[in-house]
Amino acid sequence: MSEDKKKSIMDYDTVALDEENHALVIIDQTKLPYNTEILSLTKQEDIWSAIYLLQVRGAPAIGVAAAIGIYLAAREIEASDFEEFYQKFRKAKDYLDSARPTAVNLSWALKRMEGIVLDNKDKPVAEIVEELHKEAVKIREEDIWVCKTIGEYGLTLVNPGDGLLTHCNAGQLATVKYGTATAPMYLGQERGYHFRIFSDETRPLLQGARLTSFELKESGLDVTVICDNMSASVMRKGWVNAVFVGCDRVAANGDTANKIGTSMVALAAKRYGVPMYICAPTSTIDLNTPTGKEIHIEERPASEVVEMWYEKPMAPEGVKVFNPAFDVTDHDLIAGIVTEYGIAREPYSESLKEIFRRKQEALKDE
Ligand SMILES: CSC[C@@H](O)[C@@H](O)C(=O)COP(=O)(O)O
Repeated sequence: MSEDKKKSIMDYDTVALDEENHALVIIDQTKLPYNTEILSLTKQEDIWSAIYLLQVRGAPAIGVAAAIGIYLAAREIEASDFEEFYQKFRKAKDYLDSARPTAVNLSWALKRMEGIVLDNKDKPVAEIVEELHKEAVKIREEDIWVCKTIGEYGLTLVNPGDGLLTHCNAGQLATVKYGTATAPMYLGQERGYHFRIFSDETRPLLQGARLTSFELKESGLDVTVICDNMSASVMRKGWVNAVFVGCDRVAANGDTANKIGTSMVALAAKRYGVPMYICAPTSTIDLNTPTGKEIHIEERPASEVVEMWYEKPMAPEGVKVFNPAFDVTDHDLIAGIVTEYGIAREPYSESLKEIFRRKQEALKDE
């Protein structure tokens, strides 16, 4: 890149491993869109806080950060035998796993890393750590293929010139590249589809306004920010042909947890006949959770609703505040769940199992 060309947000890695300095490198997303600050994290407490404070956020990016984080923790473990190593590894894993409860990618990535430890238990600790290194890099690399493939499937659901609506940020900033809900948008742009995108601002943390509209605009897409209470209105006007959103956990029956406000969008979409698609890497589908009722919804501090982003508190001091970070969209409001192994449709209790059968077949052939 020439020195005088300003670096775009899309030129930075959302989440990466700095091999030389043994650090997790992230863009501090709490500072966007005004400041692009890169954080280089080596301590477990800092990695935990980065996930908790949403400096790195979005289900897939959290999973990648956790994989790199636990590899870095394993490097530091001093142990005279496997048992001691494994005990300390488990402690570090449980600690990172406690940073956020809803996005299943966090525990998915940590469990996958634990599997590597157990599969290599007969090797010396240094070799187990090297296997963890390789797996963390693999999880990160896989995410690029997964998102691109979701984009390809997603693109089959829309037409050039369509109006698309999205909620929160399921973009490149939530993954390694392409995003999930934004992947069809980016691939469509490469192929001249000229989509018109509506990005819900997504209160209270404004991921849609601060992050989605930022990355789409920087990439040259036609994007319009709307307040969360405007999505029904733009649908009613006929400006939206499809809704694409990401997710934090899909239950076995298709009920889907995503950013608070998603279920409201789904209800409006159903009313106005707009298909709503959930873009879900299989790492976000949790067949061990039967329905949305069993999904643990994270509650966050009141200050995020009444203070953050405002010069003065915007509600009376001491007023009660309810701040769930996610909600559950009932499966019957969802037109399809777009994964890297195809598009699942109702009945999801069957079609999601079929997606995992395809995944197993594909992994066997590798
Ligand atoms: C591809 S990201 C999918 C979801 O994680 C995303 O839609 C979302 O809800 C993110 O919530 P956040 O609280 O910003 O981590």
